Amino acid sequence: MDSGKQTTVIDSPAASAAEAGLFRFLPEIQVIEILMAIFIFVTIHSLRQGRRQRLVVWPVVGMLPSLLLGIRNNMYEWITGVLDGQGGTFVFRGPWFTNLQCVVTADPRNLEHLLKVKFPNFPKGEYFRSTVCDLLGDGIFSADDETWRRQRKTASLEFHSAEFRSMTAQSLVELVHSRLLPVLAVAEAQRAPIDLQDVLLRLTFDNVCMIAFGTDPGCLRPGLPEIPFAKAFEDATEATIIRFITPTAIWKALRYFDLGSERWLRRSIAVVDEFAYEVIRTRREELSSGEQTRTARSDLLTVFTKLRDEDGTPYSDKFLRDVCVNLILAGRDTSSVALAWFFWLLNQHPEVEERILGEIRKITEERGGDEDGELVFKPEEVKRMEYLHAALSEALRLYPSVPVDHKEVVEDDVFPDGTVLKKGTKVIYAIFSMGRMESIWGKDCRDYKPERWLKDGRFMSESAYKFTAFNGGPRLCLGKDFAYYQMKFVAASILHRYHVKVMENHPVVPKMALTMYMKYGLKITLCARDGTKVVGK
Ligand code: HEM
Repeated sequence: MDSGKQTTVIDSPAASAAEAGLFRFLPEIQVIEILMAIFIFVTIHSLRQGRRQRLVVWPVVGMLPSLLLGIRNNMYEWITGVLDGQGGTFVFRGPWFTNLQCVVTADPRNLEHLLKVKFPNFPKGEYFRSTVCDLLGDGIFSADDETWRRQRKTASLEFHSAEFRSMTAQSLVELVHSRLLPVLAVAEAQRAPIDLQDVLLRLTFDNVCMIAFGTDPGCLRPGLPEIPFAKAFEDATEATIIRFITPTAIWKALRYFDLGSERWLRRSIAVVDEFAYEVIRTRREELSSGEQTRTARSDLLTVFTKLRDEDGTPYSDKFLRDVCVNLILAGRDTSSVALAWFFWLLNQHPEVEERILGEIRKITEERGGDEDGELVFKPEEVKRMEYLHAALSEALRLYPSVPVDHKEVVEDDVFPDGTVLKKGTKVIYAIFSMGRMESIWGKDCRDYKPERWLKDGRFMSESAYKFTAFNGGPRLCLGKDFAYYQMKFVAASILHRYHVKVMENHPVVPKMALTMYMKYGLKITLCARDGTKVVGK
């Protein structure tokens, strides 16, 4: 069904009746009654047909009313329902004269075409870049073509280097054992409920800042202080998202006059920039004074500061700022929200928790136990946690940290499922919906079953075009391996010491944002496991 067809239904009977001169012979009141009857008929017909296909296209406003209704309930479920009814792909028609028209797909064949086979034909695009430019500049997240390729190559070399792995593993041990576990120990001792999502967000923010800038902002310090840089970063991200749901001319006018969300954005970015440029300045000084040989840093800022561009000149402060800000955005909340959904699922599946504990117990027993409760998991032990790996992947399948993603079409194209794509079309790929499609995962697609990832007890990965939580093709998430390591280390360190109980009647629903936060956080209480002495108690 499309808006064109419905408009014709509304227009044509009235128009032809008028042409036949029928209205000239009817009293005005009857004309109004006839028009009302036609309107009611068309509305009921649209709603009936729409309910069947989960798609109603209204004249002028297109599918906007259904979308707004969907947003009020759960937009991701609404999209999933529509995709189910439409065989995996549909064209979203927004109101006339807006830029809200796009193709939405959850078909793995289309995903492979989009992310790998025809990769150059589906960049992030100018619309995305111009919307996020103030916060992200030319960083890896928003860039395309050569600017993206250059950053990807350097960052990729760094992410796979031994120094980087050891730096990230070390900083994680420090954060978990001297910050996270003491915070949890206090909450347990006081029997006080805490928002686990907030605590995890603080942990990954500190962690990714150490990776990007080589500095620790201290969000997870005792008392959980509000850190201006972290707060400004969060505000800047939220204010940027508002641009996506505001007509371009309006947000540009707000920016010009420095009003509303644009004023908020400008002020937040100023705080982010102040922090970033100060770190860059001190790092340049440190490097030029030769101090780096003593500190041997391997954070991304240090790596890029030492590099030269193709003309042999050092990168500008602005470019270094963009590199770091983009990395922070990429790694700041993706693993923490995934962990929050994982702990919530565990709460409903004690049998899964039991199996994870069995796996951890086996590792601790091989070490000869954990007498003092201070056990720190070693990288090779984390690697051996295959069931935990499966349980986290299963949580990401059902609650992917990035629920929808998008691309723009450069040249006319056709998807493998036959959908025609015109140049300039926006394509949304519905990662959340893909995890809930019977056609992809079978009849039990909505069940939480880590076993579906295991073969003979070993974790088996899935095609990136079927399990798209980490994207796929040349823009596959650069932090995927690190994210798994981080999530497994944190989950095992908590589960080894505590049973995490979600508070009764605590509402758990996704927030409509670029990342799949829990709207009201995750309120939990902790119960120390028998036989483990708890750090900081
Ligand atoms: C559970 C955790 C994570 C998930 C589910 C995840 C998912 C994703 C997704 C879907 C993208 C593609 C985004 C897009 O192009 O629009 C992406 C890109 C990226 N991710 Fe992750 N991510 C996670 C953790 C991390 C971490 C911890 C880091 C870094 C420390 C990281 C670094 C990156 C980078 C640099 C990119 C950009 C890659 C490119 O465009 O070439 N990610 N990630």
